[in-house]
Amino acid sequence: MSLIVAKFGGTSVADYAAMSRCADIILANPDTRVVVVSASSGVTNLLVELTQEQTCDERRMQLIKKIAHIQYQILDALGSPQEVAARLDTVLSRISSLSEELSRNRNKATMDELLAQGEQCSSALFAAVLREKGEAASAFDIRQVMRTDSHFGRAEPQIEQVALLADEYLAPLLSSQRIVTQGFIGADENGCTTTLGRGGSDYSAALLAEALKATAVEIWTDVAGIYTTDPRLAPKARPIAEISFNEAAEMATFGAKVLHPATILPAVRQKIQVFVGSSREPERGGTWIRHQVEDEPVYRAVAVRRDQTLLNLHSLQMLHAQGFLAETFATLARHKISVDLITTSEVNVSLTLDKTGSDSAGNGLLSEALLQELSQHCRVRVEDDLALVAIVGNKIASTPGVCRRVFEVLEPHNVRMICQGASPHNLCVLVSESEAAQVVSALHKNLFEQ
Ligand SMILES: Nc1ncnc2c1ncn2[C@@H]1O[C@H](COP(=O)(O)OP(=O)(O)O)[C@@H](O)[C@H]1O
Ligand SMILES: N[C@@H](CC(=O)OP(=O)(O)O)C(=O)O
Repeated sequence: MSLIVAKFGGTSVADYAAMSRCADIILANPDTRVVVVSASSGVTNLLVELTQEQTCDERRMQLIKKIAHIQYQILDALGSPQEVAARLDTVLSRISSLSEELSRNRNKATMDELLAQGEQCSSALFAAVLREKGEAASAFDIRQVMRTDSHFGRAEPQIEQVALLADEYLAPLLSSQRIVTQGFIGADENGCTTTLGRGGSDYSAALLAEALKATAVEIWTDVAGIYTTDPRLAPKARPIAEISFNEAAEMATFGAKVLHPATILPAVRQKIQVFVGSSREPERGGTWIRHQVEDEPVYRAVAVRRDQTLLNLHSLQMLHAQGFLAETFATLARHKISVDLITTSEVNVSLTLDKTGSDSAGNGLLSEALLQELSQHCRVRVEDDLALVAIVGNKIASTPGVCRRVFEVLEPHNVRMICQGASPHNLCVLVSESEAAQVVSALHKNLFEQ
């Protein structure tokens, strides 16, 4: 039996008109049984602000009002069905009490509980939009199924548990109705709400597809697929019809916001194909991400990831010695930091860390405790305001002329760090944040617009 899991991002569920368009996409395919939604556009940002320490009482009231306004507008357009209105009232008063609780006692568990409320609203409203169109549909609380560890703000799903719970609680519902559920959120073994990190709804959809052995995952967003670069940076960027799992994973990892980096993992594990398309213009088609593709060009796309931090570690102990890197990585691992790029010399190691990979509430990665620990065995220098630009493609490391072409374009810019060769699928350069847009546009012009 074919089963499709469709995910709709924030802009796709921003208001009633957007939700209604998405509902039509779902209704056009009887195999789309599971619908994963993000919070309505802007709501998670408002909730993040509510979790911040510096937010005063007056601002908290304003933020709650703004969230209520976005959600009640959708409810009004639906004709305010009683059960949905009651649900929304409950969620909004929960937002209010959780934010009050946080202002007295800041803790990560309450933050996640608060951040999860955006998806509670959108899923209840979206299920009602489907019902309004005459379809059997209900909202399902994914916390029954999406079991994670207790790393609040950036929880790790427990894949086997998720599969067992999906089989027990979710699968039996699918034959009689469409299920609308929340992306981004889960619960630990104690039932405490967790979040998977910003942008995590794509990952939720792929995890559910894996758990339910679905045939495909559809990611419906505000662009008609994955483009050769972010169309906001290069107006001549073109949609890519078909791309391999490897290339898509590199693109997501290196910042193509259209896909959360972890999304591809479950799809790769189970060879589930992923479609990315525009919920505003579904007729334009989109991108298929597949295990095998016909065309594997050297240059596929340019991605950019902002908010990079470079950590420079200097130690004379490194000279002709062993174990320095092991010690450094053990320290980073204890602080749950994953390193992206790395270059070394005799007495220096440079590592890039991704601040966009901070937790759902936007807490940074580089804690004082970590810096102090590292300082015990080396001199630490931190550089901020950097961006990672990645050329993604195939056989990059074994195709002559790639570097010449890329560095010709980069000539007027200061390249802070270069990484190439570990993967055949990318060549990365670290540049200053202020030059990133220019670098992307120049690379795109040279590699894709000639
Ligand atoms: N290579 C790319 N192809 C398409 N979109 C991209 C790419 N890189 C970045 N983007 C950006 O990703 C955005 C969609 O991601 P996002 O805003 O997270 O969507 P959603 O809210 O639907 O999850 C697009 O509007 C686009 O500007
Ligand atoms: N609402 C969450 C989860 C998410 O994935 O959103 P979106 O699909 O709009 O990127 C966030 O803003 O991070």
